Amino acid sequence: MVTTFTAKTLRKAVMARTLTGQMVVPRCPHARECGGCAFQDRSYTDQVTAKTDVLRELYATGGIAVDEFIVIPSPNPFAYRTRMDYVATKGRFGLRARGKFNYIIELTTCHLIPPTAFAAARAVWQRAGELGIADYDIRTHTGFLRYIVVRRNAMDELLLAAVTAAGGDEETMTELATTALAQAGVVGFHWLINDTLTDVSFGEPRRHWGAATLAMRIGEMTCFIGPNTFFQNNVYLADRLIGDAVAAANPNPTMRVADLYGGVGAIGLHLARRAAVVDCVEAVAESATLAQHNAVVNGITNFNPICADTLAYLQAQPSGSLPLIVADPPRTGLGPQVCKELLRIGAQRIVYVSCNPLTQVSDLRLLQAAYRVTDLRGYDMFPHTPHVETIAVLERSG
Ligand SMILES: C[S@@+](CC[C@H](N)C(=O)[O-])C[C@H]1O[C@@H](n2cnc3c(N)ncnc32)[C@H](O)[C@@H]1O
Repeated sequence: MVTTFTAKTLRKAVMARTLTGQMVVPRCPHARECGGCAFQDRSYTDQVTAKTDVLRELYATGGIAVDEFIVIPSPNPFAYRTRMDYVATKGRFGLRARGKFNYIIELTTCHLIPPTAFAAARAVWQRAGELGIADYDIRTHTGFLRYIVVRRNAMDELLLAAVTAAGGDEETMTELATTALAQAGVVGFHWLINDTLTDVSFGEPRRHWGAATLAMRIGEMTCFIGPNTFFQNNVYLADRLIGDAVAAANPNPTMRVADLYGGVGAIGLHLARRAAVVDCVEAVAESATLAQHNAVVNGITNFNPICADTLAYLQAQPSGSLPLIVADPPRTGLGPQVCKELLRIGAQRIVYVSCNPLTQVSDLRLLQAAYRVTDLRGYDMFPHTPHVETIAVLERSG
């Protein structure tokens, strides 16, 4: 059976099912128009039930049979994000309007991060205005300040970044940094350049003031992240997700393990505590460098950060050389070529962490040629949105 869902219909199905849930008064005054939250006006329990029902159907119609599928709720559905990206455009600071990509809702508050974190980001944007730093116009591609990015840890320490077009004056940016560093909890401030027409909130580091990185405590480890590096985006559920992935992988001290799409090592460092050696494969140099740093900081010596494309890494591995593989790809999933290499290598167990159930279903269908899915569950890393994180555990059959 082939799943009938597309990205659009899956999103619509989650929305439609959630909207049958019990209505509640949204906490945020912007909730009805802001694209940051899709259904703050429905009870959180009903949001999780809706996601569980739709994902259960997605996997079943995709031919992925599991006895049970549950979604673990976020312990707190508010102020959960470890990263927020606020747009600065045409005198407004906020997030995209629901369904209107080019219109930014001016936010006076945001309940996805703690009030102090939002206040710090907004204060930086306001100060930029006072300093004569022009906002960027996302329609005409003119202006300078594009985004204020907030990275935040469980202790509410903050690493802020201003993403700008090219140019700019170092002295003025230093004044902006002074304001940023004066905000509660701010440990560092980055200036990142994105001079492309692509509207992304990442950029080439130009300079930073204060700390360059933010310490994220995860499980038994401390992982330092930078302004552009990935980190699991729910401060309350990240420990559980990583802990469950490592427990499902269950390495032993004789095993060589691959942690594919490894980021700054959040999963791989935990695996290394229990395995013989872990290859942490990460394409982005900033993340791979921090993974190396994190290994040193945590006293882990059997951990190899490899800055490479996952496919190229796998193509270089002999068949049978990796008994255990953990993979945590971006939304695009593994894809047919990586799945083909995984089938060739033939690990006994694969633990597949996904932020896109749709691509995960396609990949699992390919991997089922030699694997059976023994466990599958969801994690509501993004309350009030249609997104769900999942972990699938695959055992080689035969
Ligand atoms: C969803 S994140 C997972 C990171 C990490 N496992 C964690 O839990 O923090 C995906 C990571 O894969 C990296 N990545 C994306 N495409 C890649 C590729 N083709 N090969 C290797 N790494 C890739 C991204 O830079 C990102 O750090």
